[in-house]
Amino acid sequence: MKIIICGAAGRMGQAILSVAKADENVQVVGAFEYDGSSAIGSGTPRVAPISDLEKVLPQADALIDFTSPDSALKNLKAAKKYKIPVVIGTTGFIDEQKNEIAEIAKSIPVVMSPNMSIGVNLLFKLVDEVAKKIPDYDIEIVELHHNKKKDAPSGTAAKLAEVAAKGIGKKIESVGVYGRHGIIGTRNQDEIGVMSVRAGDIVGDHTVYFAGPGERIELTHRAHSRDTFAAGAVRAAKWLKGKQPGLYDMQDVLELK
Ligand SMILES: NC(=O)C1=CN([C@@H]2O[C@H](COP(=O)(O)OP(=O)(O)OC[C@H]3O[C@@H](n4cnc5c(N)ncnc54)[C@H](O)[C@@H]3O)[C@@H](O)[C@H]2O)C=CC1
Ligand SMILES: O=C(O)C1=N[C@H](C(=O)O)C[C@H](O)C1
Repeated sequence: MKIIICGAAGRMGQAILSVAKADENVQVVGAFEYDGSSAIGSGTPRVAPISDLEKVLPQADALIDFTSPDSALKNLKAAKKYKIPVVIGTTGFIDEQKNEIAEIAKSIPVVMSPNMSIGVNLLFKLVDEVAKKIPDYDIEIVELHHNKKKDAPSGTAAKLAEVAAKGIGKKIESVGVYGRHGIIGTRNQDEIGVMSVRAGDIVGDHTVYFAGPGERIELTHRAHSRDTFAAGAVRAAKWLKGKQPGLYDMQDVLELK
């Protein structure tokens, strides 16, 4: 399996490179960074400028992207030109960009997930189940990440909120509350609070609270290492081989649906 990594010098890019190195069935044929990055020319394989992406795309079986929303979309468009399957781990897309990705996925197979870990993908299922069983309990989500993270809430927290809202028969657009401050009045029955903490080098924690009279359930996932996301991304790239065009997620890859 020949893969390309976009965002190769980043935290996730480095984790994927080390997972790929340890896997004899995976060969990294391209490691890319933005043009002008100080990482260009360093590392094994040598990091190349993203303007060279199209030179390598024809040799690849899959492209894995952990960059930024704008860059991920550009890289996806280049992959479409050469009909190369794509794994998108990048988070923070706005709705318009998500629609563009869905449109491109009609031509090539794409796995997109805000979280590539097995545990969080099980958590999505658990939250759906609990929300459906106790829809009148207050639902709150707290996510903790490192102080270098750019987007908030995390893509995972946004997805957890979407799943919980759907579980209680609501749309997250109508019930989501992102942070609270001041004399805001009492909590509305249906609102789903989403709170973001940014501190130190926390890899990624997510807790979903279901609170009712005299009790609460807390469902927590804690990532100990980025290797869990990296292994998931490489697994998704392998899974894409031979797949029909379409927009898939990690629940498809892990057969959790
Ligand atoms: N789906 C998942 O399981 C996970 C998703 N993420 C997401 O992945 C993304 C990246 O996270 P990190 O690695 O922590 O960030 P990072 O900032 O350490 O790495 C991103 C890298 O992409 C590079 N980059 C930016 N534009 C580029 C372009 N046009 N071409 C090539 N490289 C480019 C940057 O220079 C940087 O090295 C974020 O959106 C984050 O939320 C992070 C961890 C797990
Ligand atoms: O930026 C990160 O680090 C992470 N981002 C993902 C997200 O936004 O959900 C997943 C993970 O929690 C780490």
